Amino acid sequence: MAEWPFLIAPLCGVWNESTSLNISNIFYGIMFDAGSTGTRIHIYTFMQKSSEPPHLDNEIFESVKPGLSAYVDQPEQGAETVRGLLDMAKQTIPSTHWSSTPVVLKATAGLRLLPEQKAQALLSEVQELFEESPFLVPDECVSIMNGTYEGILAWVTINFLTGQLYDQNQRTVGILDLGGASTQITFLPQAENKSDFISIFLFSRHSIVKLISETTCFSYLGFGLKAARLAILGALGGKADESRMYRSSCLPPSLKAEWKFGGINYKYGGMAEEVTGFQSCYAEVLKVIREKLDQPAEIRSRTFYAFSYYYDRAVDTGMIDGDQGGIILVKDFEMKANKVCEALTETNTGSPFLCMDLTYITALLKEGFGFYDHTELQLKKKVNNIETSWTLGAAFHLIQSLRTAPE
Ligand SMILES: Nc1ccn([C@@H]2O[C@H](COP(=O)(O)OP(=O)(O)O)[C@@H](O)[C@H]2O)c(=O)n1
Ligand SMILES: [Ca+2]
Repeated sequence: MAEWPFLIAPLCGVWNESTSLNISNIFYGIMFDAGSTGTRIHIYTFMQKSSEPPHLDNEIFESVKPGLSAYVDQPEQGAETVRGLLDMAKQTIPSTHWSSTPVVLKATAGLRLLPEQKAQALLSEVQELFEESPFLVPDECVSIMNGTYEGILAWVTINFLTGQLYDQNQRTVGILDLGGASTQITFLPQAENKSDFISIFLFSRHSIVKLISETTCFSYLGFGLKAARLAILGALGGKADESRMYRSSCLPPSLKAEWKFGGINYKYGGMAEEVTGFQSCYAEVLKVIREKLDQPAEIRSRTFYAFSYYYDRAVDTGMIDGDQGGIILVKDFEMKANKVCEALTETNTGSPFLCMDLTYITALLKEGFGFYDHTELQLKKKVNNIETSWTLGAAFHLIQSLRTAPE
C-alpha cells in the first residue's frame, strides 16, 4: 500500500466545480464515541485529488442516549443502540464504498469505570455487530480508550480545526474536556521546538505517534461532571447504597429526588436552608478536588479551548450562545455559580444540580488546575461545521495507520 505522508491537510480549500473535475478519490471513515452519557457516530468524508493531500470535506453526526455503560447488564440491548447508528452510516455512505470504509468504536470513562468483565461483554457484542456489517473492520476496532490518548486526540482535532497545525506562525492551543465521568487537560509544553514539530507533523508518516509522545495530557477518571456529583454527595467509591439518602448544601433544601447513573439509582436531596449556598457548596466541592490534580505552571500562559460540560453549562446559564459559543473568563463561572447557589432557596432553576455543577467547574479550574480568575476560555462546539471532539484526531490516526500498514 502506498505511503501517505500528508494526511492532515488544511481545511482551507474551497470545493468548487473545477476542483471536483480533478477528484480522484472520495473516501470515508466511521468513528464511534461511546461516552459515559451517550453514544455518537461521526462519519467523515475525505476527498483527494490525484497527487494532493486528502481534504476533510464534511462530517455527519448523530447521537443516542444513554451511553453503553447504562446497559451494564443488557449488553445485547446496548449493542442495539449502536446498530441504529450504523444503519444510518449505510444510508449515508454509497454501497460501493462500504468495504473500504473503516468502522471503529472507542469507549471512554463510562466503560473504564465498569467491572472489566461487564465492559468486555458490551464490547464483544459491538464487535460482533461490526463483523457482521459490510464495513472494513480493522484490528482492535472496538476498545476502551486510555484517558491520556483521549485528551491528545482532542488536542489534535482542535489544533487542526483552528489551523494551528499547518501555519508556522500560529501557537498551538490547549484543550479542556469535561465529560460525564472523566476530564482532560492537554497542551504542548513550551519547550518544544514548534517549527520542527509542525513540519514533522505534516510531512512524516510518524506524525501522530510523535504528537502523542510530545503533547502533555492529564486525564482524571471520576472527575467528569456526573461522577463529580456522586463524589460530592459521598456516593462514589465503595459500594453504592440504593437505600441511602445522599445530601449536599449545593442542592435546593426541599429537594428529594432520584438519579440514575451507570445503572445505579441514587436518592439525593438538599440540606437545611441555613447551610445552603455558594460558600458551603464551594467548601464541599473543594474536599473532592484539593490536592488531587496537577497544576502545570505553563498552562497559565496558553490559550485554552473548552468544550463538553464547560460548554453546556455556559449555554444553560446564558453565558454564551448555544450555536456560536463564545469567550468567557474563569471568574464568569464563579460569578454565575454564586448567583445560582444563592438563589437556591427561592427559585427553581430547572436543573437541581446547576449550583453544584457550576461550583464544581469553578473549583476544578481554579483550585484543581490552578487557572487565574482572568484566564480566557474559548468555548466551541463546532469549528467549520465539524464537532470539536477527539473522534476526528482518532479518525486521522486510523486512516493514517491503514494507509501506511505493511502489505
Ligand atoms: N460530540 C460530542 C460528544 C459529547 N459532548 C459533550 O460531552 C459531555 C458528556 O461527556 P461524555 O458522555 O462523552 O462522557 P465521558 O465518557 O467523556 O466522560 C456532554 O457535555 C456532551 O454535550 C459534546 O459536546 N459533543
Ligand atoms: Ca467525551
